[in-house]
Amino acid sequence: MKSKGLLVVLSGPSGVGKGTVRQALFATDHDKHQFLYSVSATTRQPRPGEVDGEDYFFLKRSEFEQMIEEEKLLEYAEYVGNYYGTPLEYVQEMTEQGKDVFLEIEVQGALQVKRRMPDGVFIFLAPPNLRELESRIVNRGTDSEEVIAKRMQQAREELQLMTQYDYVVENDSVDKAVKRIQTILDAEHLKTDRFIDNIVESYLQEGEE
Ligand SMILES: Nc1ncnc2c1ncn2[C@@H]1O[C@H](COP(=O)(O)OP(=O)(O)OP(=O)(O)O)[C@@H](O)[C@H]1O
Ligand SMILES: Nc1nc2c(ncn2[C@@H]2O[C@H](COP(=O)(O)O)[C@@H](O)[C@H]2O)c(=O)[nH]1
Repeated sequence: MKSKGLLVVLSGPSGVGKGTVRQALFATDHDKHQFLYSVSATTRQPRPGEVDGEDYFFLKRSEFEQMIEEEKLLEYAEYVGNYYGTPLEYVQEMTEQGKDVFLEIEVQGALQVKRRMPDGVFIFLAPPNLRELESRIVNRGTDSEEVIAKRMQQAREELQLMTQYDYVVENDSVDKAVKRIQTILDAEHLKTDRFIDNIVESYLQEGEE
């Protein structure tokens, strides 16, 4: 049984649509599953329109390395030449308060979290095929040809690790992927202490009536 808030980790190769699916999920689902999004730290340069503290905490390499040194990260990984990591304090505090937290991270980091917090729900978002994955990254228009090639190389390795996740969800369409994730989250919520305590309480009350 789980006593804290639920930790949901959505992972998968760059460009598969994690951010798009997460935003659609949060937009359609906020009354039901009230997830808090954990903002990651990174040493990557901001893309046009990205806001510090909302999309990422944009840090210098030395600042990121200080966070590693001070053990302030739940997980971190070096991905295509930059650091990415999840600030530990936010996840710890929120889940301890019984709140559900949502991480959107790459595969090396997700597997570190799985080792540290095995009660989390680990979902791998998979592309329909590699050609479609590449065309999504290219059409997004945020990365150079060289970076796209590195991300695709990384994707080939990441796809081999999908069996280590609790669930694999294909992102063939955003609506379908959101519905699949909602079904998973509905089922996972039924396993939480919070739900079980409420249901047991209501059975006990019925017995007294
Ligand atoms: N089901 C889908 N069908 C077609 N295009 C999609 C689908 N899902 C996402 N996309 C598009 O693919 C591109 C990449 O999506 P997104 O940025 O959400 O991926 P990501 O996995 O969050 O990437 P990264 O890990 O690099 O941040 C975007 O242009 C998005 O609009
Ligand atoms: N291990 C972690 N990976 C993270 C984190 N935040 C984001 N990411 C992933 O990095 C890649 C590249 O992201 P991009 O914004 O440069 O396209 C992508 O797969 C992200 O999901 C994190 O905290 N830890």
